Amino acid sequence: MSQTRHTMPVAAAGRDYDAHGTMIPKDYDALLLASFGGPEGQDDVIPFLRNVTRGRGIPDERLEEVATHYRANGGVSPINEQNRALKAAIEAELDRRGLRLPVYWGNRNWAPYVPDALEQIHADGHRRVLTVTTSAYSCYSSCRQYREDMGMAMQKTGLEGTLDLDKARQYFNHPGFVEPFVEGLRADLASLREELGETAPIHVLFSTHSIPNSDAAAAGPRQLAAELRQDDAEVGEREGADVYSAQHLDVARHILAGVPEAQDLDWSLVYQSRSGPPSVPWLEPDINDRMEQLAGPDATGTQPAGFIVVPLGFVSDHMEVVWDLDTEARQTADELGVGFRRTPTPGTHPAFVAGLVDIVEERLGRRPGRAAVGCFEAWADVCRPDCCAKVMRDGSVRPTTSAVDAEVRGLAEHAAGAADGQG
Ligand SMILES: CC1=C(CCC(=O)O)c2cc3nc(cc4[nH]c(cc5[nH]c(cc1n2)c(C)c5CCC(=O)O)c(CCC(=O)O)c4C)C(CCC(=O)O)=C3C
Ligand SMILES: [Fe+2]
Repeated sequence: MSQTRHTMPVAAAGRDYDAHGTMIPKDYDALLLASFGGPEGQDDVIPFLRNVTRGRGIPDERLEEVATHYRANGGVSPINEQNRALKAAIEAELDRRGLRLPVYWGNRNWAPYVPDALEQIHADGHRRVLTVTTSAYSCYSSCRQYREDMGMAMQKTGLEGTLDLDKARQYFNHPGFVEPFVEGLRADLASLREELGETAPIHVLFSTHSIPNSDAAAAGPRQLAAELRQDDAEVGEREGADVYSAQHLDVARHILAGVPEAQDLDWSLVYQSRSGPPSVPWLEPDINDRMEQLAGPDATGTQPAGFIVVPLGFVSDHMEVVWDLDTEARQTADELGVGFRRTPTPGTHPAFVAGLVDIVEERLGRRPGRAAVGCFEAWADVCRPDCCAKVMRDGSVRPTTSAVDAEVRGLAEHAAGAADGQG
């Protein structure tokens, strides 16, 4: 099922977006590919991890533990090379469509940094920038934190009022993002059946990044998501209590629906890569715990003979994928004596690259309709002012690029009393 809205947005007084958060088209003159960033050598590892965890009280033991994942790979995260490849693929697709839009690259946590990219964009004479991130879903880490870093970069560079900096919508339910997972599940199911036999029970684990329960709550209750739908009849049947897990459940079901051979398989949504003190609750079940529960010595019922991990929470095969899945989860499977496959992430899959460029064309006003699969509508271009807000230790809420400042300040005052040291 694909849903599109056919009306063109009309700006309300003084705003360039409508009541759905759909922005009026603009003649953007540059694209910014914004990503997480990662170390490129052993000397970068600890400074990078300090950037990532700044102000969040992640204990040093945890930093050392995470450092070993990077150290084992020569201190290099695969993510930068993947972003260089994605940037080149987007440039080629823009070129193929005759769009003359230069692409810049800036990261939140490692060079090239977002503020430097903005300065370069400005120095090159561009003024209207559309940002596409390497993050597909709605939560603090994957949406608002990008908007905050963009807002802070505008302040830091003094480009506020000079550069127009917008962000493309979250694209978890864009067909171009979902398609590579459908292909991957189909291929890995065939190959695992070949290994284990046609009748062997196989369990599909849809895996995404765990986040603190409080972040999931801040992403909005699923009812908020329901408001954004054309048809919310299915919502009540879904387990996801928050927008973040509801989005993942919907994508999981859509991926399964795309693979006829997978219709009878059992499946779960699982979470990986949790960090922070054990006292803070994060989304569960952890992928390894779930595998144990299903195929370990205490398992009841039909035990899976193999797992297929579909890393639907991630855009490329970066460290969270190659370490936490290909190393740790695979090891869990080995210990349990069951088969294991991990499907590819979108990476530079042509459908994904084309999908991102489709979203750019929507924003340029060159492409009517806003493609989306599953039962959510295409996500808003402009988040609500308090969307995924995180109140910092000092009670402030950081500025973002796509929120109304006055309303954000109002939220900060409202929430100051409730600050729980999170953030
Ligand atoms: C939702 C989400 C995504 C998916 C969306 C997206 O893709 O954006 C994601 C991606 C990534 N997370 C990454 C790396 C890290 N995430 C950390 C820590 C955290 N992630 C969180 C959430 C997410 N993270 C959270 C709530 C924390 C704790 C609080 C904090 O510190 O913010 C830490 C600190 C150490 C630790 O505690 O593990 C590191 C090193 C890399 C780079 C990998 C590479 O280098 O190849 C990538 C793509
Ligand atoms: Fe992370």
